[in-house]
Amino acid sequence: MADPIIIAIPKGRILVETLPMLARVGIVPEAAFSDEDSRALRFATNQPHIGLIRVRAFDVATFVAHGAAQIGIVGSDVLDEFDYSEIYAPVDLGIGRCRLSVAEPVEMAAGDDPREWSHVRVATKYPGLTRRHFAARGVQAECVKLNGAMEIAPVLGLASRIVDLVSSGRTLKENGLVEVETICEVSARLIVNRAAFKTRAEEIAPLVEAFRALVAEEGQQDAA
Ligand SMILES: Nc1ncnc2c1ncn2[C@@H]1O[C@H](COP(=O)(O)OP(=O)(O)OP(=O)(O)O)[C@@H](O)[C@H]1O
Ligand SMILES: O=P(O)(O)OC[C@H]1O[C@H](OP(=O)(O)OP(=O)(O)O)[C@H](O)[C@@H]1O
Repeated sequence: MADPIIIAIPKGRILVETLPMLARVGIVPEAAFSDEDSRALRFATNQPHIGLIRVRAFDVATFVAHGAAQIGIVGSDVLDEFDYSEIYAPVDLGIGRCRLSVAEPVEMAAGDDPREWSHVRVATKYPGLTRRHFAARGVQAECVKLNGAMEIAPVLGLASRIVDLVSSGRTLKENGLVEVETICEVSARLIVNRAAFKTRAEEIAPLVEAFRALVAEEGQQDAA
């Protein structure tokens, strides 16, 4: 029998929104998948030819790009940061909605005009996206790479500004920061390894179509 199709799912906040979508396309993981205490990384589903792995958000893209997982669910922030040529992203799932923004301390923003910047130093998990965003208008971005808790960087003098994901704005507010510029809107995408999409089309194409149909159905419900 052929190896199962592996779907890579990110731990963290997208996971919660992903489970109902998986169920609606007929994929139900074994119970341990939703158990925060479980140390397992690979899980069976109700479909013998489909397995799941639960990995960090940035690693979902790495597993799929290298063909170690054939399918994944990942934020467009991660795809835009790395721009993997081996990844095909056919469906915007409409979950994990947020935006990538530049933020700075409230006091600094009062007398600041982003149009006058020629050089910025920012703390971010997204140095690639940040440099490209600023380079497009001739601003040189010096990036300090962090993997989390960017919001603490300005007050401790690590970098005067940050580039991070924002949704409700609560994290910025509680750390004395304000958004001064949006870099891009973010939502989660279904991704597929391009080579696997060709060689295992009979298994993968129906799954992609099931997700596409689900999103279209939800769009119609929203519009009604
Ligand atoms: N505030 C948010 N609102 C909506 N979606 C978000 C938000 N923050 C992150 N996301 C989305 O969820 C993905 C995973 O983010 P999350 O914060 O759960 O991971 P993380 O804790 O930073 O990851 P890791 O611990 O694996 O490095 C992001 O890549 C983004 O697409
Ligand atoms: O605008 P808000 O609604 O406050 O959301 C923004 C926060 O959400 C994300 O972090 P998350 O809480 O996922 O955890 P992390 O810091 O571990 O990445 C992001 O990195 C911000 O810190």
